[in-house]
Amino acid sequence: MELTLTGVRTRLGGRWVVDGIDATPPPGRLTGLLGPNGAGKTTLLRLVAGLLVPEGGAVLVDAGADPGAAATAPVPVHDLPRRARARRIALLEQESSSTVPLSVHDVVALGRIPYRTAWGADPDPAAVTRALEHARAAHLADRAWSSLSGGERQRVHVARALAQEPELLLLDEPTNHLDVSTQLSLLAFVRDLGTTTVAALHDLNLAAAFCEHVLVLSGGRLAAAGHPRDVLRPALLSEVYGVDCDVLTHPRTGRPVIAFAEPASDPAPTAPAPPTDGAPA
Ligand SMILES: Nc1ncnc2c1ncn2[C@@H]1O[C@H](COP(=O)(O)OP(=O)(O)OP(=O)(O)O)[C@@H](O)[C@H]1O
Repeated sequence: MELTLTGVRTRLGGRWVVDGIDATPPPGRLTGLLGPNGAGKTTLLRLVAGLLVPEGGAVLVDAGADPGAAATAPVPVHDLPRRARARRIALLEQESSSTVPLSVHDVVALGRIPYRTAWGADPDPAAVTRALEHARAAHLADRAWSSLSGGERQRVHVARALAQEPELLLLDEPTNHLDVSTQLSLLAFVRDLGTTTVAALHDLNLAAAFCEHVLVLSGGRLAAAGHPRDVLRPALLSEVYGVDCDVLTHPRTGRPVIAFAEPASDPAPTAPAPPTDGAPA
């Protein structure tokens, strides 16, 4: 899906938390949405998903192959008919603590709702199994959702988004709770999907390793955008995150690897006074 953000801004609680974002994530590729806590990543993902309507600017997507669409020019995402939007865009939000009495298979099948016929049938029921396999969650299919661990739930959330078979995949911290092997396989899988994907990530090394493009937010504004190799430089990371780091080159992939330095420590505590009661020191 073609996605363009022009001057997108919105307020929450009377404050501009997304403030004039211009961006064009490359179609069919994985874009990392980076930035410190509170930078506006989740809010921007909700704007791109059409769940929030921007107060200024626009989130534009191509009109799609919908035969009912008269125009071929890009359209504001929130103007897409609800069902078309649900088929074309999937948003994986940060983990919810829901305790719904559903099986894992049923939770993933929720992603198929936009495709169901008037009689409630899914024209491609195998999509659920495929999505569970891709998210490495097939072995959980018959488990009760409420009995899963944090990492297992995250895999099932990912499977639900994949079952939607969207043209635009929006992932809010998709690697949360996942072990390192599952983090790597998930991002490799998403990168190779060929679907336009925007993923909010806190792990800068994962972003550096897997993203084709990164958008770095700071205080609701776009601090930098481009290929990780061009963007994830020590000066930018110091400015945005306040960290001291070196950026090395991965010996096998040529991708950036960020090596963080310890923050400057407080003055060393004064040494304890020597014992005065004759006890051995
Ligand atoms: N409903 C709300 N009302 C008021 N302020 C809000 C609301 N939701 C979010 N905010 C504020 O908007 C700012 C951006 O929040 P957002 O969740 O988009 O940041 P984020 O980059 O996703 O953060 P994190 O990395 O911590 O998840 C924060 O300062 C947050 O406190």
